Amino acid sequence: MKIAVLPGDGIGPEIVAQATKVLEALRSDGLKIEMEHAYIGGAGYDAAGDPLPEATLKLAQESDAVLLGAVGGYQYDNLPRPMRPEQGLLRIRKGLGLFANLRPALLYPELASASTLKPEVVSGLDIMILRELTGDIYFGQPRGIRTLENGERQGFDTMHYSESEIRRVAHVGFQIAMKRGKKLCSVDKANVLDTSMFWREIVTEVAKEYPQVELSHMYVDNAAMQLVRAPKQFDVILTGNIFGDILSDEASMLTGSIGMLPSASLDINNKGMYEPSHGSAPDIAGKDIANPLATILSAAMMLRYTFNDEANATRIENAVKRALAQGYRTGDIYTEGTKKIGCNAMGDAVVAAL
Ligand SMILES: NC(=O)c1ccc[n+]([C@@H]2O[C@H](COP(=O)([O-])OP(=O)(O)OC[C@H]3O[C@@H](n4cnc5c(N)ncnc54)[C@H](O)[C@@H]3O)[C@@H](O)[C@H]2O)c1
Ligand SMILES: CC(C)[C@H](C(=O)O)[C@@H](O)C(=O)O
Ligand SMILES: [Mg+2]
Repeated sequence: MKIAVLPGDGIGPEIVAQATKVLEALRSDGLKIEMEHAYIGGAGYDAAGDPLPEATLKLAQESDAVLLGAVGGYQYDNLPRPMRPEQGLLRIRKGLGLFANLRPALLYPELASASTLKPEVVSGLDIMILRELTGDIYFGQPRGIRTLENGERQGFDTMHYSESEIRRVAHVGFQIAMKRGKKLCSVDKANVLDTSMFWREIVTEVAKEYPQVELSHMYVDNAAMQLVRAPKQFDVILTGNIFGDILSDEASMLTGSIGMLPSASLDINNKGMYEPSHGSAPDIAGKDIANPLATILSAAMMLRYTFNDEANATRIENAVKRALAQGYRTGDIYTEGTKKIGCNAMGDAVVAAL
């Protein structure tokens, strides 16, 4: 099994090094994988003048799975849009057909006191956010900056979802719900947006094929509020690209930190790219203080979803639990009485726990 490893920018190389260390440890214990590194994002722009160099896309296409760190950095903020690091990420998602983005918000009991919510509100939290990843306002055309008749300039983007895009991600959502608590909440803005009215119509239609799953609908503003009021009411949240981007960052804080939220981005055959939900965190890059657990847990998702290796996936997750139970914490999840360690040391702690 071949894994394309794309560390990217900022803390990307630091956190990915911890995840590959964990995978290496499993390899020395019999896991049959090979890993090849390539540039993406700002690193791709610096090395090849393109945030998604051709060689990187080719490697990703030829590999069985992709492990990605994060992209982006202040030094790229003034580049024209096609050259910006984030475009490399969007292009690889689109290029590999990764329409289903799974972002599990799971509270490890050891981190209950690191959550921004009261322990009784979050204990046992286990939500799966399913974010559509290759459509919506992210990819809609036309877009740009234009000059109106009155001479004023206007920025514009286009939101749209086609029926097939909604259907395929809805099916994934219901199938995930079938394997979990059989509850799916579809989040939209159908009181205002045509795209959302259509989204709701199609999701309701697809639901008929899954009578065992209880479907509910919620407006995104209410969902944002409910997530911090009573998050355990949710099992699977199905939503579009932009709402899912925002709600998953919000949900991450229920688990203690954005550094705890892994993700899997899957195509129709469960081939996928695995990356933490957070970004390149330029404010803490190069300091060995980033939390690598979201990336390590993303590697576990890779073993589960693409390689069907539940045993090794669980092994990684148990090792993370053990490291937390031993009291190890990076700064973002540190609470009094625990042991603050760096990014690299956290990777070592997980490997030791394996
Ligand atoms: N998937 C991705 O590659 C991805 C995702 C989000 C943002 N970005 C990019 O990252 C750059 C920075 O964006 P941002 O600051 O809005 O979001 P960010 O997620 O990078 O950081 C937000 C805050 O969370 C902290 N943080 C993030 N990950 C952490 C970790 N593992 N451990 C400890 N703290 C962590 C950061 O220090 C920062 O204070 C931008 O260029 C943005 O476009 C990339
Ligand atoms: C960097 C950006 C393009 C990306 C997104 O919006 O999808 C990020 O925020 C994420 O959540 O993966
Ligand atoms: Mg995001």
